[in-house]
Amino acid sequence: MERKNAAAAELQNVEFEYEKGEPVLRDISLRAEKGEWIAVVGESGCGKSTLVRLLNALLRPRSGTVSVFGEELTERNAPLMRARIGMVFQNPDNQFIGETVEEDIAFGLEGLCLDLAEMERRIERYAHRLKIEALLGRHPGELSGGQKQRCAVAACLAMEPEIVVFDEATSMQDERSRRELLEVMRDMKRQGSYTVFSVTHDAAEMLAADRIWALKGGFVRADRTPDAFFADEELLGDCGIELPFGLRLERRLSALGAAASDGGAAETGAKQAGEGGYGRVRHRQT
Ligand SMILES: Nc1ncnc2c1ncn2[C@@H]1O[C@H](COP(=O)(O)OP(=O)(O)OP(=O)(O)O)[C@@H](O)[C@H]1O
Repeated sequence: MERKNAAAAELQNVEFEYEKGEPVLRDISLRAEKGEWIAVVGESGCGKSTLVRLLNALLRPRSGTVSVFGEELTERNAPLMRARIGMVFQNPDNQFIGETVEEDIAFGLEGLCLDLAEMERRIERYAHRLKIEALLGRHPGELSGGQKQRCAVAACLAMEPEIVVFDEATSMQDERSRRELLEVMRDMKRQGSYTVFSVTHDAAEMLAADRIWALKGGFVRADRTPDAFFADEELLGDCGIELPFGLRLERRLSALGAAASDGGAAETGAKQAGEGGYGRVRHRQT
């Protein structure tokens, strides 16, 4: 039975390697509480996607343990636990199976052995939530990138998972689609019924999270709130993240003492943060 105070997900001393040789993840110990939104960040190749794939047993650690809702993931319980964890990937094209969007959502639901009325209710509910009602009869291949990603999210949420992992789900989207998807994520957060992991290079996504797990070279470099994360310039440098323009401007103004006398400009920076106006984080060239 699930322990009352069990973490949504917990990794203890996890080591992972794809092939014998260099470990990709080393001595990872992290814990996410139920209802939290965790942004997983770090330079390309540092192990972010590998880490989230361990959470739904797509990969198994070489040593250490991965537990979900207090249960250690094993080969035996993996299929059952996987049903509680939804994944949305970078490229929605790889996720479609159905000939129409509706069929695609229904296909996932068939595996849950729901009756027809419940399947229809869920399709209607999540199509409405993701604003894709008008797309249900369309072939997924005909849709724009943003529309495809909304359909992929609807198919994932219709399974009613308790944990949702967005693995760079906003990265191939244009600015408008990115903002729309971020709003969906914020809405999920407000509902409080999901634990969310988002692997991201997007500053707005990092700022909207409850906590940031930063990896460097396969190690945990930091586990901080977004405020504490973006306040530490050495840490940002270590993770190859440049301070987004809006925050840089705000800090410069503040350093000049302008924040107090010119509330307007400082306010603009803060407002941009709320609206996701900082855009993508630029990683330093190494
Ligand atoms: N299937 C695989 N087989 C062998 N090596 C892999 C495999 N997948 C990833 N790797 C390697 O493992 C390391 C971590 O990859 P991972 O995809 O987890 O990084 P990431 O931080 O998500 O990168 P990005 O931000 O570029 O997506 C990289 O060196 C990568 O080349």
